[in-house]
Amino acid sequence: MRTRVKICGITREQDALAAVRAGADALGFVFYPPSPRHVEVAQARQIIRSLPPFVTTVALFVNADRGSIAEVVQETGIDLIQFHGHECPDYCAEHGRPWIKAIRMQDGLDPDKAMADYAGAQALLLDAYRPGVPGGTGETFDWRRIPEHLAGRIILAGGLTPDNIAHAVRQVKPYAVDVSGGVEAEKGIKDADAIQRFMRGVQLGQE
Ligand SMILES: O=C(O)c1ccccc1N[C@@H]1O[C@H](COP(=O)(O)O)[C@@H](O)[C@H]1O
Repeated sequence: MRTRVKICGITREQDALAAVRAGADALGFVFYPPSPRHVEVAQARQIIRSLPPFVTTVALFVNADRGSIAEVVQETGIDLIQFHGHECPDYCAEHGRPWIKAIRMQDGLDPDKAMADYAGAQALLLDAYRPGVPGGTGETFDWRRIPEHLAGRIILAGGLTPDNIAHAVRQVKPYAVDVSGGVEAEKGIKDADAIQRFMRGVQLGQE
């Protein structure tokens, strides 16, 4: 099966369209005010309206309250929610949208247990762990910690770049990969050339 690609941290229409032209399957919008990639609801709605069909849109939250999530769901028509904080499974399931759960690969974390705990998730997104930083660290983790039998329900994230993505796809064989900082010209601004090189790397890793 082809490895799906999500480009996260979209803040501008031209970056969204560059990602779609390059073949991205999904676009991520960060609704987390401390992040340099944070987007306002109106901005995300405008970008989402400009998209062609068959592109999955993903709203990323970190321990957001119900009202904030409901506003994004109603105002943007987002397809999927990515929970990137300490949200429990019941909370993730409350918002009327399919969801994925980000798990930060702290030492000792057991991916099998996380998968069982978040059985209602469409997939688990595995990201690097840095204390005090919820995500978008640009750091990788030891991919050998991902059990082979989970690969088909894993979205691999954390420090992926055009230079390491082929190796990552070859080694992990994840359902999908997720990149933010690795395809940026600066924080919150994507680099169309880097996106294209990233997409080529994904293909190369599958050959
Ligand atoms: O991008 C952010 O600023 C961010 C903030 C809070 C939680 C998650 C965030 N980003 C997500 O982190 C992973 C890995 O990002 P990177 O490729 O290492 O930069 C990815 O899912 C981002 O969307």
